[in-house]
Amino acid sequence: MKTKIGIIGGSGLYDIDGLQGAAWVDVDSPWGAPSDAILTGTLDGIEMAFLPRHGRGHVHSPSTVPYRANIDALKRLGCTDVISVSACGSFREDMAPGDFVVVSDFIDRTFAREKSFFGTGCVAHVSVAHPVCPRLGDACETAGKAAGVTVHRGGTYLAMEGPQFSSFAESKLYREVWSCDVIGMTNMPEAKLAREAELCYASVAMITDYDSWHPDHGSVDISDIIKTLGANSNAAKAMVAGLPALLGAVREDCPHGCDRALEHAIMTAPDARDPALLAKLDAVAGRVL
Ligand SMILES: CSC[C@H]1O[C@H](OP(=O)(O)O)[C@H](O)[C@@H]1O
Ligand SMILES: Nc1ncnc2[nH]cnc12
Repeated sequence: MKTKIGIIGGSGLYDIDGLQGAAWVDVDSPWGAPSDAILTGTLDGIEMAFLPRHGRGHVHSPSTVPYRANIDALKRLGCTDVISVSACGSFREDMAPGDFVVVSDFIDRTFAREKSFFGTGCVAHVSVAHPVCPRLGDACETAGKAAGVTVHRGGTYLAMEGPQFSSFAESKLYREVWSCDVIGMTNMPEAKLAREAELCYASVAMITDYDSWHPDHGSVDISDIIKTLGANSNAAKAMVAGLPALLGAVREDCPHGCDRALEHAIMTAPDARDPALLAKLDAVAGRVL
């Protein structure tokens, strides 16, 4: 299979540099309109598709990002791999603003979002025990380091609903009791949906602040975050530029099985399935339907 790398850019990252044949294309999805058009082109001969999660101009809030349409649109475009780049707060002294964390796990505290492509008329249960693809994580770690960034390999990302930042008590709970490493508002349900769509997914969390637990940093201040976002997004662009050479033109079957997540996941009997829902699942689950 030919590699096609999807990038979802978070706060501060609304395009990527250096694409040959760059064009913003509108992708129709049965799950609604994606956050924006998708920037397509090639980098080092490999097809790329970049989607700004909040839309150009930062239109969508973390709760209203159309996560299902975004993942469906990337799958529909033929992406094999999806790398999410996000701003986040840090719960660790040694994970400082400007550093990148290649996320290894999530705690999902979001509650006001559609979290699955499946439902009444076609029920499926995929595993998200290991929600990110280590093969993609390796590439992000290597490309981030090559771009001169301090990269931490592994960390648990607390996904909160937002849009307000955490209280002091929440920040201490996530840090001291739940042992989370970083916090953001967008990687869930994105990671779950990518798994349902059989897309390899990795998340690079770019630290902008120490959330609100740190005695020397006080509460989260959006103006401080915005100052850090600029440098972080330049570093993210440099990291993205290194990914095609690392991932290569040919995408073998994922050794971790991300691309076969639906193999035994669908519970609904074939004759009990809802044809309208099946039609919407054409890109995401067509392989097994
Ligand atoms: C700009 S601060 C809060 C905002 O930033 C993060 O966005 P993203 O994950 O898309 O980079 C965070 O999750 C909030 O949405
Ligand atoms: N402290 C924080 N909490 C949630 N989302 C964030 N995005 C950037 N910093 C954040």
